[in-house]
This record gives sequence, C-alpha cells and structure tokens, in this order.
Amino acid sequence: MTDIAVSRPVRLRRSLLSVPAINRRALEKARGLACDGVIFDLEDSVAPEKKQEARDNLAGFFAAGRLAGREHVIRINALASAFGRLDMETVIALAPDAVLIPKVDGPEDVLAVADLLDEAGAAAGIEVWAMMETPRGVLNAAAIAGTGTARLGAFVVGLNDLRKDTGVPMEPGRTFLIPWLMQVVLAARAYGVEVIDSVSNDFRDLDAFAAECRQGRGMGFDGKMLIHPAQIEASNRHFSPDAADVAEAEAIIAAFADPAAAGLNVLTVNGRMVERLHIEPAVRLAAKARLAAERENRTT
Ligand SMILES: CC(C)(COP(=O)(O)OP(=O)(O)OC[C@H]1O[C@@H](n2cnc3c(N)ncnc32)[C@H](O)[C@@H]1OP(=O)(O)O)[C@@H](O)C(=O)NCCC(=O)NCCSC(=O)C[C@H](O)C(=O)O
Ligand SMILES: [Mg+2]
Repeated sequence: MTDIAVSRPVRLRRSLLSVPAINRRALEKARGLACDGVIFDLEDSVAPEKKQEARDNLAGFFAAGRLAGREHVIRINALASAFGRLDMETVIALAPDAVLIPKVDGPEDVLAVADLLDEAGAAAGIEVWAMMETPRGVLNAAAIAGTGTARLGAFVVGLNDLRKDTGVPMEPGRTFLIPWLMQVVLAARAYGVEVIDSVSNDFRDLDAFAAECRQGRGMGFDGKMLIHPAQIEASNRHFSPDAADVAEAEAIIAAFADPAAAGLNVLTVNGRMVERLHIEPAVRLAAKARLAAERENRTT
C-alpha cells in the first residue's frame, strides 16, 4: 500500500461489451456477465425504424436496476443525424456513466455533446467518449483529445468504419493499421484520456482474439470493445496486470518508500535501474490489480 497520489482516477476498462439496445434478450443477458462495462448501442446495430423501440428498451432496462460495479455507456447516433437529439434526451434521462459519440471527426463533435450535458445540468461525472473511426478523426486525434472539456473520458477505436473509409482490409496482425492505432493511443495519453481498442468481429476464433488482445495491450490500450460474451474472459485476462508486473510494481513502490531512498531519484530494483518517474505507473498498476482482484471475487 502507498499514499502516493495518482494524477487521474484508476479504473478498470478491460472489457466493454456492446449490446444492441434493440435486443432485449441480450440486454438481460448482460446483467450476468463479467465485463467491466456495457456499451448500450443505439447506433449501427439498430435499424433506423427501430431507434425509438431501442431507446424504450434502455429506459426499461435502467428502470429495472443498474449493473452493480460496472460502467454504463450509451452509444448515441451522431447529433447531426435524425436520431442524435432524441438519443441525448434518453442519455440525460438515464444518466449513464458515459455517452459514446460515433464517428467523431473533430473537437466540435465532442464539445457539442458536452454542451448538451452541461445545459441539461447533467452530473459532472457523466463522461463523453469518442469513437475514433473516421480518417478525419484519426488525423485530428490530438485536437480531439485536447478539446478541453473535463468530460472527455475515453477514446474507443472503431476499425470497421475506419477500414470501410480507407479500404485497408481485415488482416491478422493489423499491420497497416498500426500507425493509426498508435496515433490514437499517443493522442489519448498526451491528454490523460483512456483508450480502448476496437472490436474483433470474428467472435468464434478465440485464439485470434487472444492474439489481438495481447497486441492491443502491447500498444498501450486500456481494454477492448467487445461484441460477444465469449470475448470477455480473454479481454479481462489480457488487460489485467500479470503477477510479475504486480510484483515489480510493488518492489518499486517499496524501494522508494524506504527511508534509505530519501533524496535519491535513482535506485536499483531487481537488478534494473528505476527512477522516481516509475512510481506513479507502479502505483496505478498495483491499484488496477487490486480492482481486478476485487472484481473477480464479486458475484455478478
Ligand atoms: C454478433 C451477434 C449478432 C451474434 O449473436 P448470436 O448469433 O445470438 O450469438 P450466439 O448465439 O453465440 O449468442 C450466445 C448467447 O449470447 C448472447 N449474446 C450474444 N451477443 C451478445 C451481446 N453482445 N451482449 C449480450 N448477450 C449477447 C445471445 O443472446 C445468446 O444468449 P442465449 O440466447 O441466452 O444463449 C451478437 O453477438 C451481437 O449482436 N453482438 C453485438 C453487436 C453490436 O453491438 N454491434 C455494434 C458494436 S460493433 C462496433 O461498434 C463497430 C465499430 O463502430 C466499428 O466501426 O468498428
Ligand atoms: Mg463504427
């Protein structure tokens, strides 16, 4: 344990399951799933003529009780579409943890939703998340991350749309997409925004999914957006700190907490150089590991 402050809250966002709000069976199923959050989708998984039914389903779902210990995110349609404003009325009425904006092209898309929340007097804690899935969005990633609204909480990459708009094909390893993925991660990190990797469509191939989770973790993503319950376990596992990382983090924290380290900025821990700059990441990692352990012990 340590009393070292971290600059932003530590949250578990390893597994964010998208549930089409039109699918009442899937909504009910979500109540018993071990994902860290649910993205209630009003956008691409809901046909235009079913949008109101989907909003009504969400109202019924929230009225029946929220999911203990998990984040509730509502993905709206673009504000400029015929559905976005009505979706925002649902968001304001239901007060989820976050509203996810699709196909964000620039800071103005984020600010418009943040302004609607502010004007409605929505709780300051309701975050705005941005889907990074258009060529303009990726090009403008830094400007979007630096929009300046305290509501901006996370980027979620959407490779289906990005592939559609760029013509880059689906391919194991995501070779030609890596520069764009890393640009989104870098922009998010520059402004303290969390960053979630894209869905994997092939939900029956869990080996390929595990490989993509490992890759996403290596790129610096906090977690993954999911489309099927079968993906939850691997996502939770691969985006949780592993035992060796936790041991290393605890050793760094302990080494700097030792009175003998007072006034020292550089130490040797387990044969490697560590500096004071390593303390905050170590504290965050240890805190994440504690949250993950708590969640594992929770009954869903
Ligand atoms: C992809 C699916 C349509 C497959 O559904 P289905 O054929 O029903 O799968 P299964 O028979 O294997 O389902 C087994 C049980 O699990 C439940 N289930 C399935 N998916 C979900 C879910 N997402 N949430 C909760 N529960 C789920 C089924 O109901 C079955 O339950 P039971 O009958 O009791 O056994 C389906 O998985 C699906 O619709 N997935 C989500 C699609 C979605 O949300 N799309 C939008 C997000 S994708 C995106 O954002 C892309 C991004 O924008 C980009 O550009 O990349
Ligand atoms: Mg999309």
